[in-house]
Formats: sequence, structure tokens, C-alpha cells
Amino acid sequence: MGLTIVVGADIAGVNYKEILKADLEADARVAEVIDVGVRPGEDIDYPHVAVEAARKVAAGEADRALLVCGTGMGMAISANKVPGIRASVAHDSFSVERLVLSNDAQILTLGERVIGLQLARRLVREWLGYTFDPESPSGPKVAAIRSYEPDPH
Ligand SMILES: O=C[C@H](O)[C@H](O)COP(=O)(O)O
Repeated sequence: MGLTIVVGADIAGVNYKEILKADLEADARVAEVIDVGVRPGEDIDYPHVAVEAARKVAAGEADRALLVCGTGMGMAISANKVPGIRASVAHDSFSVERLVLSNDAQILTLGERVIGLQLARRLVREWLGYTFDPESPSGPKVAAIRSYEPDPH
């Protein structure tokens, strides 16, 4: 079964978001892409977009989210306010791998003002290929993160 992925951006990340969204829609591993904005030309501050996307993931409406702002940092900080969400910026191949395989993060954030477009596209392609294994040595560490949630589950 294909992945359902939420995409979102602020005004600083919307150009990459539109391109990455098209890449995701063309990828056979993706069943559905949910775009929470912004639309090109629209200006909504990144925390609102990040939390809307993260809530969809936390509610089980989507498997993952890809969020783009100027640096990726504000999107990650904001998304992590939603209980159960693990989000981080990752701008290199190894970090993207470990974000899923070590940290079971559901949200990848990218910075349009930091990395080139072709690297961003490559990283998103790679990101789709990773699946966390709860039986791996990283499993208990992620369980430990979850144990600090206000409502551990
Ligand atoms: O993390 C924040 C993002 O980079 C955002 O796109 C830009 O935020 P700023 O306008 O506050 O620098």
C-alpha cells in the first residue's frame, strides 16, 4: 500500500514545496499527497502550517509529512509541539536515512534557503525508501522518546 504524505511550506519554502509535491505525486510509492499550503503567493507563518500538517500525521490521516521553510528549522520546531510527532531538518543523505531508521521521525523538514533544489529532490526520493524497524536496536530508544510524551502510547 502506498504512502499518504502531507506537504506544506511557508512563503520561503513554497517554490520547493510545489516541485517536491509534483515529484511525490509521480512516485509509485506514494498513494496520496495532501497539500496544507501555502499556495504560491500566499503568506502564512510557518508554525500554523507545521502544526496543521503534524496534526494530520498524529491523527493517522497521513503516514508522513514533508515541510519546507527557509531553513527547515522553524517547521521542525513547530511540528514537534504536536504530541507524538518526531520532526527534524536533514540536509544530507546519511541524516535523512537515520531520521527514519534511528529516530522513526514521521516528518522531514527542508530549508529552501539552505540546500539546492536537486539535492532536496534526491533527499526526498531517498526518504521514501526508508521504513523504521521497531525490532532494530533503535527501537527501545524511540520507545524511550515516546515514554516522555504527556500521554505515552
Ligand atoms: O525557520 C524559519 C524559516 O526559515 C522561515 O521560513 C523564515 O523565518 P524568518 O522570516 O523568521 O527568518
